[in-house]
Amino acid sequence: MAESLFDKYGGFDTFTLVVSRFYQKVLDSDELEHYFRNVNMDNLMAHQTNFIAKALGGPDAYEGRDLRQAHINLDITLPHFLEVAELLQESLEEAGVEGDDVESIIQIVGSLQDQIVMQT
Ligand code: HEM
Repeated sequence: MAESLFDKYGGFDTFTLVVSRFYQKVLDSDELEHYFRNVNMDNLMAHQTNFIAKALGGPDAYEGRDLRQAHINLDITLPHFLEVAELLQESLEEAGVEGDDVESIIQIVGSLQDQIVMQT
């Protein structure tokens, strides 16, 4: 069986770091920071790391909510969704993920748009 993208790049060690750097960028963004003001970031990072692990063919330990339920009250716009995807892309590149694999991961993320964006 082909190695998963999750294992190829070092599993939880790598993706825990990617997720932590990603949220640092999100919180540094004047456009995005307000969405996260009342959120427990430790829980969110744990859920996000497990979500990514599962999405990239690693272990399935995700215990968070269904993505639509988690985002339904946030009124997320398309430009904000695209900015989040861009920050994730940067975080993956900084962790040494190869261009083709970054593209595959961003495609997976793009396919989730309908569950996350509630207004255009
Ligand atoms: C790009 C694709 C995205 C993925 C894969 C994703 C994934 C997730 C996951 C797995 C959770 C945890 C759910 C839980 O704890 O039950 C979550 C929560 C959250 N997401 Fe996203 N998300 C994405 C985009 C966004 C965007 C664009 C925003 C805002 C601009 C956003 C804001 C939030 C917030 C504020 C929470 C916490 C909600 C709460 O605790 O009530 N997410 N997301």
